[in-house]
Amino acid sequence: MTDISTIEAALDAVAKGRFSAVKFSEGRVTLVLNVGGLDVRERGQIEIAVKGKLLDLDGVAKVDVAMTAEKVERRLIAVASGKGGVGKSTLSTNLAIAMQRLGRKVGMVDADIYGPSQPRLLHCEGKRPEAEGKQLIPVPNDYDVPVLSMGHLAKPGQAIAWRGPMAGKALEQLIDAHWGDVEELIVDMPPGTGDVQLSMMQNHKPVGAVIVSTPQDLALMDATRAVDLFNQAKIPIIGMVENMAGYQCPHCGEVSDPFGAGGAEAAAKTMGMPFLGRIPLDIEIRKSSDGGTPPACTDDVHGQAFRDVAKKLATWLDNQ
Ligand SMILES: Nc1ncnc2c1ncn2[C@@H]1O[C@H](COP(=O)(O)OP(=O)(O)OP(=O)(O)O)[C@@H](O)[C@H]1O
Repeated sequence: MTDISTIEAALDAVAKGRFSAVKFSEGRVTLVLNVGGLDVRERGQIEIAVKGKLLDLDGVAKVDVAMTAEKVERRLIAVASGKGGVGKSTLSTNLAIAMQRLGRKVGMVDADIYGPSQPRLLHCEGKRPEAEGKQLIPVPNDYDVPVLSMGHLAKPGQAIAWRGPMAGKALEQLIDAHWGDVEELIVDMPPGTGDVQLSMMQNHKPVGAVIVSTPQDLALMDATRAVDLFNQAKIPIIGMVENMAGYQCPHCGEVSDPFGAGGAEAAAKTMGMPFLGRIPLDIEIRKSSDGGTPPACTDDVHGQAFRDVAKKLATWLDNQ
């Protein structure tokens, strides 16, 4: 004979941990289903599964499901540099994957709308995001780091030549998307310190910024400008990462420093901000990241370098 415990056992099979307030009377089951973090399609699927399972039970003729969704508190972390080409996107991808591997719910916004690279780095090029009403649904990938990028909306190879306000609007769409249960959103910022960057900061108030620089003086001067911009917008700097430091010759093993060494650490010290770590210049980092298999998904030495930075970022976030 069907009773509440049979019904709850059936619900465990299709909606474990998501149902509450189950009642059963005169052939009618009512329950509350927590659909927080699920998109419209997944909500539909779980509702169908629940109804199908319960209507199979003896004596159940009707099932009423009330759906609720708890609001997820989401924090934005900006990854920025003063100039292009210093490895901001590479760091963003690897940081996001390393954070995900630390057990965090991480998403990625490719705010570099003029030169999007996240679809390639996260190996989901050519996929188009679906929409739920006016909201975009982030694109899933093998790394469990849902992502939205203009690269998913523009045609492959199409040049994106927008003026400021349009670019700003596009960025809004990416950030205000249906992020589900994502709690931490890494924002791969466009290079430079212009209007798009400033209005993004004012509208969305990232909790903090990670600044990436190569060790040479010129890049560091640009990094200082990026730091100024965040200071103006009163967004805390989480710290500085030195990228492309120390090149190890694959033949003789000798380490050389094509862009200098320790510059970013010294600059961080001068500016009174934490130093988050150093990523070596290594062709394997370029090959694997650009090939859509970023080193952060491995435990090798490069993966470890990104993981160390991710741990410091996670500690900073946990102490807020
Ligand atoms: N540590 C590294 N070792 C070797 N190659 C690297 C390293 N970091 C980044 N690269 C390579 O340098 C190139 C530029 O990196 P990336 O696109 O991440 O820079 P960026 O600062 O985001 O540039 P942009 O602002 O133009 O988008 C890429 O081909 C990337 O693979």
